[in-house]
Amino acid sequence: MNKYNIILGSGSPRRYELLKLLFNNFEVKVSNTVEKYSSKKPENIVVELSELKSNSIKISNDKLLITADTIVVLNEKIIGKPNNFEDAFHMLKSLSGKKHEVFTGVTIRTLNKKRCFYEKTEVFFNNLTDSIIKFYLSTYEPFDKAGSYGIQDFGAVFINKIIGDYYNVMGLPISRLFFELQSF
Ligand SMILES: Cc1cn([C@H]2C[C@H](O)[C@@H](COP(=O)(O)OP(=O)(O)OP(=O)(O)O)O2)c(=O)[nH]c1=O
Repeated sequence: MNKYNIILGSGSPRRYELLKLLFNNFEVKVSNTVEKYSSKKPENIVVELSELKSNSIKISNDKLLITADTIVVLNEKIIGKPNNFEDAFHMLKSLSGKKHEVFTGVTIRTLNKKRCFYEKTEVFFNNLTDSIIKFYLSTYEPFDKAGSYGIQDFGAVFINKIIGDYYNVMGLPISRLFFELQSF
């Protein structure tokens, strides 16, 4: 792994922050691909989308590219990023008091090798009042986040417990990524 220069293929500030925990220096390249998928199961969707993002970014032979995709799933229904305040409000109302799952798919790729994997974290929400949801949305504006919440910001108060990797919810399962890179 050390013989490669790392590229993070993401415009997500959270992914940048998380990869900084593993590497001091890396490049960032944003993939502007349209997130279309044919898979049915969430674990396959996030892998397919992370691979789609990866394939849309050109790399030279000294580079190792890391891309990812995160979705929230409630009762087998995919909850992406909200379109607006109203959409975000209804998303959080639907997550209130229930368990949902967060899947993040990751693709690591060099010119002659590619590996994809995913991680799942179960997230249990407290019961949320309309006023706390409205306060959160108007103060933190989590409209760039799947599920309309950030576990890493005030959204933390919504969470009763998680089963699985915290960083996976934020957008990059860094522990799994580290060990996959070691054996890549
Ligand atoms: C559930 C959750 C998601 N998120 C964010 C992570 C991702 O940035 C975003 C999921 O959208 P993605 O489509 O996975 O990623 P992105 O569009 O932000 O960036 P890129 O495609 O360039 O990599 O939601 C949090 O920051 N905290 C959370 O708790």
